[in-house]
Amino acid sequence: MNNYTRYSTHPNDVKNYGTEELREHFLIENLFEPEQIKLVYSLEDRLIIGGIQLKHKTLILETFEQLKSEVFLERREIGLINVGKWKANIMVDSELYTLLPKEALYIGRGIQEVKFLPNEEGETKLYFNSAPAHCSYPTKKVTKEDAEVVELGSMENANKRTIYKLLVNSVVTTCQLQMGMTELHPGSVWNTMPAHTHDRRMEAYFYFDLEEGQTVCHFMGQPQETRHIWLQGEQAVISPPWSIHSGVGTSNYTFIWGMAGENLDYGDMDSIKPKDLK
Ligand SMILES: O=C(O)C(=O)C[C@H](O)C(=O)CO
Ligand SMILES: [Zn+2]
Repeated sequence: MNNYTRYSTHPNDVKNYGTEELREHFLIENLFEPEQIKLVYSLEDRLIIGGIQLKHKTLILETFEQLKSEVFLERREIGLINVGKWKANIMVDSELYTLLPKEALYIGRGIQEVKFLPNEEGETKLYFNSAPAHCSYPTKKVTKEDAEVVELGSMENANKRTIYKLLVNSVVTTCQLQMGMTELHPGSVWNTMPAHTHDRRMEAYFYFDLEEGQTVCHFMGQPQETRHIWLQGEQAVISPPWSIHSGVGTSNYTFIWGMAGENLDYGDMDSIKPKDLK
């Protein structure tokens, strides 16, 4: 396992960040490495953001120094989404779960061992978020059919997209983790526009399904003091609670959003009119 810490930031400091500092504090460039579990421990609501890639080896989700725990899920819950092209086999204690591409798995606090097993189809790639948990809820697999689905935007505004609320409180019981996936329709490039903030929750975005050679520009910052970060497919970005999180691609793409914090209310957002952004 490979892990790094990211500290939380003050909006007044972030105003003075140049490109390099913005990327250093918020962008997560290399989440995937063959036969490895990589993760970033963010001090924004202590969300862990990680990637798992394997083809031949069995990988175990192990605890690490910062957690000071016997096992990874001693005081945590985790949500995993298959972002690869093939199925993913996950052993949760002694129960085997198989996720097809874009399916999700919630695993609650107290599980002793989570193992990722190679499969005959091809390489496994999973993205995950993990948050501190105050109690234990059952493990649950969630497919796109099980999700709460919301259609947003229009072709005219280049923001037509389908939101799959996968690991949210209407679908699965969690302590604070909420995760889902948004697919931009062909020809649409803007996500989360009109933009919003939610001071009660931080958020992390993971962009994928981006055609070779295309790119995404992610917008962050306070609504009247925005900044941007250019990123490639399979990269993630941390959004503090005070920040907008929106993006525009040079083509359509899919992204995973994950949140942790004060409440489980997806609709609790302070919306910002596009004309008020600065
Ligand atoms: O495209 C969107 O709009 C989103 O997917 C928004 C995220 O779900 C979000 O920011 C939730 O707070
Ligand atoms: Zn949001």
